[in-house]
Amino acid sequence: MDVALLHGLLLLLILPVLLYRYCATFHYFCKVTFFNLWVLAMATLLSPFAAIRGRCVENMKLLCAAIRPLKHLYGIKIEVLGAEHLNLKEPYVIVCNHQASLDLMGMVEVIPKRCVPIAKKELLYMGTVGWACWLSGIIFIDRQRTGDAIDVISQTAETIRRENLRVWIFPEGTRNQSRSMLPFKRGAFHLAVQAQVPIFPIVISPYWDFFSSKEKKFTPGTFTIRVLPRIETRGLSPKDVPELTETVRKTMVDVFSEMSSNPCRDWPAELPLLPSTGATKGTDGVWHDEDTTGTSD
Ligand SMILES: CCCCCCCCCCCCCCCCC(=O)SCCNC(=O)CCNC(=O)[C@H](O)C(C)(C)COP(=O)(O)OP(=O)(O)OC[C@H]1O[C@@H](n2cnc3c(N)ncnc32)[C@H](O)[C@@H]1OP(=O)(O)O
Ligand SMILES: CCCCCCCC/C=C\CCCCCCCC(=O)OC[C@@H](O)COP(=O)(O)O
Repeated sequence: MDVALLHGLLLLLILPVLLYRYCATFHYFCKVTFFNLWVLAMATLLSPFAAIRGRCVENMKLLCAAIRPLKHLYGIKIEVLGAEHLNLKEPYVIVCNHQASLDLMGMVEVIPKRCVPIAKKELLYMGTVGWACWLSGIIFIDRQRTGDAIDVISQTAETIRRENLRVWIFPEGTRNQSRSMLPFKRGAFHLAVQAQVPIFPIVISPYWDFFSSKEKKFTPGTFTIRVLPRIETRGLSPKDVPELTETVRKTMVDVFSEMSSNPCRDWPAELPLLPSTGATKGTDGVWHDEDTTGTSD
């Protein structure tokens, strides 16, 4: 009887280890659960320290420091190209493709100082995670209430100029692991045009090799983050937003496709795909170079 009990106990201990080792689905759920527990634990541990400062963008440093170790724990290598483009003192808007929650790991590698993400308001209700996000100055929008979301974005246009902030937006508006990008929401582009600040597109290469929530795959791997040259919005008005949105999306989709088909990451240093740095749209509807020196970068 005792031996049977011991065998049962042993099996109970060994079973999760064996499942983790040999069952990809179990392995996937363990890793995703660990990710969420890590975020929750960090938010719980660090929020009191962030609370001392109160709600402020400086707390983003704490948030980033809390997320950074995750890549080591998961054996994920992240390569960043073009980060120097973000060395601009003025405010700007970053737009980035959104594949999964793992994007957080990439975001914290490149996010500049004084930059806050725009997030869905549901995050606010995730206990200490919501508290940590609020304390870090993250801007929340209600995606179901377009009018309210537009109001928040309009206020943000004033805030980023007044407080010299940068904003990080996932213009697809939701996570997407398809072979391309979803149509872009226009909020990020209205924001940049309203504030008359540049846009920096950031493309994260596909995770297909090592992560897929559909296939329940989560192994060690490598991904690349490419920061593209800035796109000027000076002189643009709200009527230019649809075209600006499409131009930026097409550029990002092209870079994403190139990254997908070139896994050895053998890309040229500069990509001539964008309306070039400092480009503005002329009355003829064509993008023209305004300042080709790019010295302010
Ligand atoms: C301290 C330690 C901490 C440790 C813990 C760590 C915690 C870690 C957590 C980190 C959190 C990271 C955060 C990441 C979160 C990521 C997300 O949540 S992604 C989801 C949220 N993001 C978005 O939704 C993207 C922004 N959304 C939009 O831009 C949308 O446009 C919209 C404003 C929500 C409206 O949506 P919708 O109606 O579906 O879309 P459109 O077609 O774009 O717009 C309709 C219409 O409205 C016009 N319009 C849009 N915006 C504006 C505007 N600002 N001003 C004026 N008009 C606007 C648009 O042009 C359309 O009109 P048109 O006539 O058709 O052109
Ligand atoms: C009192 C309640 C307590 C609840 C505790 C919940 C704990 C949850 C713990 C960790 C959550 C980690 C969240 C990381 C968020 C990463 C950002 C992200 O990827 O958001 C998704 C959003 O862009 C788009 O959402 P959808 O794809 O539209 O969906």
